[in-house]
Amino acid sequence: MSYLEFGAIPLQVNPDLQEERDQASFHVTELTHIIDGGAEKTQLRKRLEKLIYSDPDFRRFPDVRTFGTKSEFYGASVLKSIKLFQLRKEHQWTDEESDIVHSLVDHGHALGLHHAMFIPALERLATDEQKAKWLTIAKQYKILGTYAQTELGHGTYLQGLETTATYDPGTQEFILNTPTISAMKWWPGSLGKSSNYAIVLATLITRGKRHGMHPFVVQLRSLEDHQPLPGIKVGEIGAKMGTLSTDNGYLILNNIRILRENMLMKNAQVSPDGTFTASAPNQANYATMVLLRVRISEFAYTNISKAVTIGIRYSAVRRQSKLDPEEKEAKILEYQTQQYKLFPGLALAYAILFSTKLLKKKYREAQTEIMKGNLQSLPELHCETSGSKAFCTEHMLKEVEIIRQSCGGHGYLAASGIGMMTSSSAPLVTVEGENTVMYLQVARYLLKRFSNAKSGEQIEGCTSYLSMNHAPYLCPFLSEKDCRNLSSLCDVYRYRAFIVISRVVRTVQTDIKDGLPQHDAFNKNLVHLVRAARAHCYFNVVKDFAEAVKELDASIQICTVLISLCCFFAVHGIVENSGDFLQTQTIGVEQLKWLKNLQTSLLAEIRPNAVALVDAFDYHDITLTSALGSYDGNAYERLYQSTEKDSMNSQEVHSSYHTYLKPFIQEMNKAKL
Ligand SMILES: CCCCCCCCCCCCCCCCC/C=C/C(=O)SCCNC(=O)CCNC(=O)[C@H](O)C(C)(C)COP(=O)(O)OP(=O)(O)OC[C@H]1O[C@@H](n2cnc3c(N)ncnc32)[C@H](O)[C@@H]1OP(=O)(O)O
Ligand SMILES: Cc1cc2nc3c(=O)[nH]c(=O)nc-3n(C[C@H](O)[C@H](O)[C@H](O)COP(=O)(O)OP(=O)(O)OC[C@H]3O[C@@H](n4cnc5c(N)ncnc54)[C@H](O)[C@@H]3O)c2cc1C
Repeated sequence: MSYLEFGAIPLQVNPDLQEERDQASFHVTELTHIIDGGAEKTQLRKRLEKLIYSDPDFRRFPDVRTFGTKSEFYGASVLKSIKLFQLRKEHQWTDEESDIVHSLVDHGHALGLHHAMFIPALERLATDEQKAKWLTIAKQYKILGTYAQTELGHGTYLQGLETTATYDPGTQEFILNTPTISAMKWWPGSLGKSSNYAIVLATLITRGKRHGMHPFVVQLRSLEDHQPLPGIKVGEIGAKMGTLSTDNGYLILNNIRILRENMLMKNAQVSPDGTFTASAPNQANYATMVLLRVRISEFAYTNISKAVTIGIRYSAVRRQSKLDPEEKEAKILEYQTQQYKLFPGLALAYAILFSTKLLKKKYREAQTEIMKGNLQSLPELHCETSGSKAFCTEHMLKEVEIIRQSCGGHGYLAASGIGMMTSSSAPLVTVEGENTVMYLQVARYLLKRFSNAKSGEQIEGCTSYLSMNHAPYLCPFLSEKDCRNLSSLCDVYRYRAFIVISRVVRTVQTDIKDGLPQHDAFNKNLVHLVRAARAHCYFNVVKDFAEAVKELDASIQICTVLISLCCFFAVHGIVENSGDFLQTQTIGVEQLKWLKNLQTSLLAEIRPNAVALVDAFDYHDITLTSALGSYDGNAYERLYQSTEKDSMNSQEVHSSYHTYLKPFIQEMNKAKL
């Protein structure tokens, strides 16, 4: 074959990958059904996949992302939004169907915030009357909106937001203003160029008094020509590390008058004469963020499962160096160190999958009550969603980067798909509540629950272990074999969390007793508080994974492989955080030795099913958009083929040659002569 023909992609699956599939101990489809939530859900996903990928534009979008300019990509991203909205309308997709489609078509699209936040905010923060007005036209795409909360000066501290909405009883209008440079809205997605409406979060002022952050529906651009309305300055904030599909924007409001009815009044009301009444705590207005924290946890699953699919498939077809000098070069997946790079991400994907399935169920139940006005479950829900968002995105980002490195040099190419995943995953630790801040919210809840438990209250929910009558702790691992027991592993995590939490509570209390003001005592212990929150979240994820596996209605083969994976997830977490486990004496040095041995034994145990475990995620090649991780494993041919798509290769000689290089070469050659 001449080198010019190398680009042809073989019709058959790479034999190295086929070999992996042949040795799987379980039926991949059975596991795919579990992941999707049932065979009928898999069928639904496949149906939607077929519909979407029969459209040439949807097949083309990933290439524009990889090889296009920022502006081309934004244009394609607007087209993607429009197509998705049209399809949603035409097929009357439910939210579930729409979510499936979004998980297929590379989440970002220009108007993504319309369904991600604008509509959810209207659903959660508007009165029924307001919903009839705004939600109806938002769902018909007559208006296209976003969620504008963060300002240049404040993202985390919502009480510090400076945008004002001052009520004028004379005209029964609110006047919205951006009083300082730090008050301008900065970051909201879909704001820069795409949306014509926004829910603007502003400090409400009525009768001369400030009443905290409230939501207001504001029209930003003309529905005729998309020009910003008078008094509104809006634009794109500039180039970012990734997430290029979204036009994150800035917004300056100069005496913008909106009707009194444009304040979303489910939780607080301003009457025509300017009287303020609150029917719910101010934190009820944070409801949209709570939802997004659940969805971002799910998104962490999407990212880590895609990344590890690429990493493991590529490692099964890439051969480098010899293990046995008498044999041919080994698949890099054979190296224990490579497994050590990939399998923590694999186990994490399944851990997040099962844990977020449970979180979503709890969210739905709590949200139903909240919508009826029963806010009792809100603090627990806030703790669980904040903790999940922080834990899932923190671990996902760490593992995605390790997996990228596991692909060697080719992992750095855009065509690998994985480099972009690192940059698009990066903001998830910041958006919707920066992770440290989220962990500190968890810690705040833990402290409260701990003192409730101390005063004899029976604690329910995710912190129920704080009120357990803790008998003297005995490490359940009496031999290496015991370390495989999922219940024992959960016990070890539970005690670690309990001890870390109780220690930080004691330290904070002692500092306060010694005369430190409460806020100083807190700040002196913030690092330990985050540690306590992390220990709590780790325990919950391990427990969720272990319980899901225990309750699984599946073949023995699937149960066996998932038990190994869950065991690996828990053991790996102890080894990685062994300082904490040793210091809390939840394990001893002998147990750590066993756990380290078990960790490497489990690598070998998982190895034969590694490809099948990622195949079960069942990503379509277009969804994956990776030359390294495609289903057929023909990585080199796909990499070479991808070079054709690069505009640099559209001409043999680049125009810069004529402008710069040619005169230089001529000059140099002249000088030589
Ligand atoms: C593009 C997608 C297409 C659509 C398809 C759908 C697919 C979706 C997949 C998702 C993919 C992800 C895409 C990425 C999109 C990113 C978009 C990003 C959006 C944003 O970032 S929006 C802005 C987010 N901003 C924040 O999160 C701000 C963080 N700050 C806060 O939340 C709070 O300020 C705070 C929690 C840090 C502090 O709160 P507060 O000021 O009130 O002060 P306190 O700490 O004193 O708290 C007082 C008490 O209130 C409780 N509390 C706090 N928050 C809540 C809450 N949310 N719910 C309930 N209770 C809450 C505290 O615990 C305190 O209670 P206590 O009893 O007094 O202790
Ligand atoms: C890609 C992207 C998309 C976004 N989309 C939107 C959107 O659609 N709508 C919107 O309104 N916003 C959006 N945002 C903004 C986002 O919500 C904020 O960036 C986020 O909430 C963090 O706030 P911050 O940037 O002010 O960080 P900061 O709070 O300034 O954080 C900086 C550092 O300070 C630390 N810190 C801050 N406060 C505390 C504290 N109390 N205790 C301890 N440490 C603290 C943090 O841990 C962090 O290390 C987006 C941001 C990005 C990057």
